[in-house]
Amino acid sequence: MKVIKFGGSSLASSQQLRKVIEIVEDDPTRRCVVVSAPGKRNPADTKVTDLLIRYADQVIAGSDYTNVQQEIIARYQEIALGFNLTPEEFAPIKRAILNLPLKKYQNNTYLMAAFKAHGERLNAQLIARVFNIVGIAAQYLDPKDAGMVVTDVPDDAQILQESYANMRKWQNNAQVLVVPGFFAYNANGEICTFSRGGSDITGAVMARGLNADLYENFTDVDAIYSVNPNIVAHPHAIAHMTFREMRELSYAGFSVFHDEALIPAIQGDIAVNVRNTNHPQAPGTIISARIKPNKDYPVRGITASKRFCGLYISKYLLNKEVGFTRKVLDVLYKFNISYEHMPSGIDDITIIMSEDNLTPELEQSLMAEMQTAIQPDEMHMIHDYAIVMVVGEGMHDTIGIMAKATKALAQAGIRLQMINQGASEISIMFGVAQDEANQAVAALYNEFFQHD
Ligand SMILES: Nc1ncnc2c1ncn2[C@@H]1O[C@H](COP(=O)(O)OP(=O)(O)O)[C@@H](O)[C@H]1O
Ligand SMILES: N[C@@H](CC(=O)OP(=O)(O)O)C(=O)O
Repeated sequence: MKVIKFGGSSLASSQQLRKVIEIVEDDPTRRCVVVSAPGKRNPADTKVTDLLIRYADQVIAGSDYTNVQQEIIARYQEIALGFNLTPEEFAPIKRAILNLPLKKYQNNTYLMAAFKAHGERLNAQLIARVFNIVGIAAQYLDPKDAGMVVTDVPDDAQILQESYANMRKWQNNAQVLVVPGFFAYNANGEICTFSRGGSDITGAVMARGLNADLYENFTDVDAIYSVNPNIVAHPHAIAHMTFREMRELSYAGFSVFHDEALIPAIQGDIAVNVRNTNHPQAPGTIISARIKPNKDYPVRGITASKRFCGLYISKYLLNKEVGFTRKVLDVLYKFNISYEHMPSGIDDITIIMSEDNLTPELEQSLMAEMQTAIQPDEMHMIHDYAIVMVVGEGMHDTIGIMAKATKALAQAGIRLQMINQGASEISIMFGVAQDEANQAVAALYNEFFQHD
């Protein structure tokens, strides 16, 4: 059996939902459908999740929220009307949107999570009803009834392992399951969402829990490309890639598939097939544990991420000071900050972390504490920082990749602030200025992919 997930772009309107119905009807082994909230109908449009965030912000601020409430209702109404739902059938969805501010929440973080989650929850309920209308035997399955339990972090939850055993009982369900993506419940039964884009995670969790043969992830591109198609026009499409390659690439910018969604797929050894709802005949990209190496393309993908900053610390004889790194990590631990990478030299070290971790106040306190703990000769935060990654399993066995990459970057006039090769030897990372990141990606793409 297959678990299939449809992203917001595939569910943005009744017209899009018709394509989804055809895809579900086309293959009887597609037994579990995970859905996102309605996404953008055009580039200028707003995702329902973002409307719900605005709605929650206005409720928290005590301001007038009637306009955004109506805008959200209208998004679902268009889909309902497209399939001739009666006003009585649509009433529970409308009521749920209107009643969101009346419910009790532990605090505003839980309120925000519950508002956001309703984008997927109401869409799944509506879609299950639409499936019934068009003749697909389907039922809505709430994450609570599915047995999905997550950590108590309302906006960045992680799945708890016990969920998988709970989910087994849905394996051979007579009806197609329609499951809302993006959220589940903590042990107290409160709604917690995954991080943004997290419906991909729900799809992977369901695929593992139901022991699926394949996880199909339907989006709005024909394949995963070797570079983000918004940076290089008509890039090389990837037919097949490994979990490790995709994890490195999605973590650093391939937003087409959530990096955390790969973990359940890896644990369950379930291949992922990324495909296009608007062009379902295209085979898409398969992500799996192992693939045959392709000597022509040792590099699988190139990406850049601008969501990082770097704390540069320099201290003479740092290499001889026992416990130096421990002190640095102790300070980060005290501020509850995780780091992403830590390239070091004999007298200096850069701690690369996510910008999302830091507010200006937090940064100031962190620097003050670091100053006291390690007494550096020099220390500063680099905000103008981007990471460019070159990723490929084939790089390990190919001589000269680094030389080619640095030559291409030098010819494009890119100044390198840092170079780091992952211990697994499947990725090389370059630190560059943010405004040079896209140019760096394009230069590397030309070097590694423009020879055919
Ligand atoms: N390497 C890549 N290959 C394909 N698409 C990419 C890549 N990097 C970024 N993207 C972007 O990811 C988008 C699809 O992801 P997303 O917007 O989250 O879709 P959905 O709404 O279906 O979940 C594409 O339209 C494309 O702009
Ligand atoms: N709707 C949520 C979760 C999600 O995964 O959406 P999408 O599949 O449209 O990226 C978000 O916007 O973050």
